[in-house]
Amino acid sequence: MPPIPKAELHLHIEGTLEPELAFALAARNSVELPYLSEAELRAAYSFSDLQSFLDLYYALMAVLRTEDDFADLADAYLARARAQGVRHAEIFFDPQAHTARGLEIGTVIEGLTRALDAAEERHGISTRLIMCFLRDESAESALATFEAARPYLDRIAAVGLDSAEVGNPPSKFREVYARAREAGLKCVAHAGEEGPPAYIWEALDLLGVDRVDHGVRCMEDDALVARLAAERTPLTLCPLSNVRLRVIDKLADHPLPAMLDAGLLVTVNSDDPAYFGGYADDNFTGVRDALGLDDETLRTLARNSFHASFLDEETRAKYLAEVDAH
Ligand SMILES: Nc1ncnc2[nH]cnc12
Ligand SMILES: [Zn+2]
Repeated sequence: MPPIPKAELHLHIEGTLEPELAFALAARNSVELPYLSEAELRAAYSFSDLQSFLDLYYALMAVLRTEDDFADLADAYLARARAQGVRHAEIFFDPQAHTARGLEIGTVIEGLTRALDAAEERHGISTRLIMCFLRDESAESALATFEAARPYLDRIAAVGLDSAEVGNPPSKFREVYARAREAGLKCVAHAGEEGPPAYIWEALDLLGVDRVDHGVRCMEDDALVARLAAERTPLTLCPLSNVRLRVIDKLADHPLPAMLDAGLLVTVNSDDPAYFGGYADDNFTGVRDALGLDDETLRTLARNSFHASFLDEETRAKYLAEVDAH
């Protein structure tokens, strides 16, 4: 049976950098990596929390230098995603992680959009691009990044917020989100991964987000769960990521079933699949096996992914029919 059709809504393109491609790009760009082999690099993928992952994630980005590098990275992801049943992908990128290394934001956006523009024809996947601000950088840096991206806003569907969560609440980014909304962009934000439920409230009330990325810690706050359920605010869960970053101990402990029972519009996604041991369908089969989810629940999760997407209604209906026919 082929994998169920699904949308991937929480995917950092830099988190799809597999060791093989990292070494190939390092050679192409004469960048020296502090690892002797792909196996040695993979052995370093043992994380104690979000920060320990981010340290390696940002370090490895040194191999990404040219438009071609970003195009190759995105194309490699899209090929893997299609093999996992992904029909639509809304893809994060972290411009500040690249401009801080001296790259032009245009190099990043042109490279990524070259691969994304070809995705429908090459891989049968529709795409959107989501520009994330690094929340451990300043509000001024986020604003400057948004202004640098203005010439490219026709390629960008939404803004997002990622990186080290605790101590960097959504309230810090009120102004840049207001500017993004004014420019007609959708808004999402990581909230309630390591940070408290209060950060989810802030993302809703102060940033006006259309979706919450992760949001697992909403389960600590009944009033928040009631609000998210009543407003049908989507949550983009990343189960394998949660285990690797020790947000939960093991997949069998994941609150996903309780979240469904609470009426939340939850979706299953892969976050940084090269680092966390699985792409989109690996996350689906992971929760199916660990939590004993039946076929109807998996279909609900697949349908949710399209309902929670930023697709136009006609394309959404086409994909939902594919789920029903699966
Ligand atoms: N899981 C995650 N949380 C916050 N920032 C990230 N950047 C890449 N992956 C992330
Ligand atoms: Zn993420």
